[in-house]
Amino acid sequence: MRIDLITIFPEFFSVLDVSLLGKARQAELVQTRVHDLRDYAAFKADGSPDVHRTVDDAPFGGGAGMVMKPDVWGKAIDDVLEPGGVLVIPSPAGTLFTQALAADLATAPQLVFACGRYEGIDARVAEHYAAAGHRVLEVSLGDYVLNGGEVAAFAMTEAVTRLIPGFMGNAQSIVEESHADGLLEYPSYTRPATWRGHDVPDILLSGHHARIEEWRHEQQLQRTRTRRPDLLPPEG
Ligand SMILES: NC(=O)c1ccno1
Repeated sequence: MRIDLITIFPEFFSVLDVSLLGKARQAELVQTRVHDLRDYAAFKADGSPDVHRTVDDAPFGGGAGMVMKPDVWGKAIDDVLEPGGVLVIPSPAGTLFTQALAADLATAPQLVFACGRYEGIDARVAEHYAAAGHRVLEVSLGDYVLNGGEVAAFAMTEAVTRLIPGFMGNAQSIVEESHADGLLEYPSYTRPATWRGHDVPDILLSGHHARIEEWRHEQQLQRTRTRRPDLLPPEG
């Protein structure tokens, strides 16, 4: 898989070299490239040089803040997005990012993350590439607003790449984790068996694997009911 990240803060993604993703990149499972949006702002729409490499402008219709320019984004995305690639635009106005979507995106040949800042990217950019036949997703991590798309793009990159076959050393760990089966994962324990007066549940010391699996599933259901009832199927 190829992952391209377009941003006005390319240094933000230097963390990709130290995260788990670094190993995958070395293993050639994932190729990542970071692009500075300002490299595509050297000339104005009329072709004259733009020494300030401007990437934003005032919003039509008024309102606070600035909007990122479609012509600059168009040059950058034209240069990066390949046939079959998915354009992902992190946005608080997007559809919710889920483990299911992460698994879906893990099968794509390329992801291009367009990391907006200010009040976001001119809406015609998403419209243009969707009309050109590309899969375009505006995606949110949750119901809160970040200062830009970079944090969300990094989180999605990690959630997606760890699902690529061969990325995680122990493939079983992916199967048993939260949201893999639609439920929150069960609580985990390790040595010592007693810690500050707190004991590990006896069932986990029993060696009875069938009962342990049963207990773990019940813990998943109990946690999901308590913490995320929205994940449970409707009654009936
Ligand atoms: N909630 C989000 O994913 C987001 C992305 C950019 N700003 O907020």
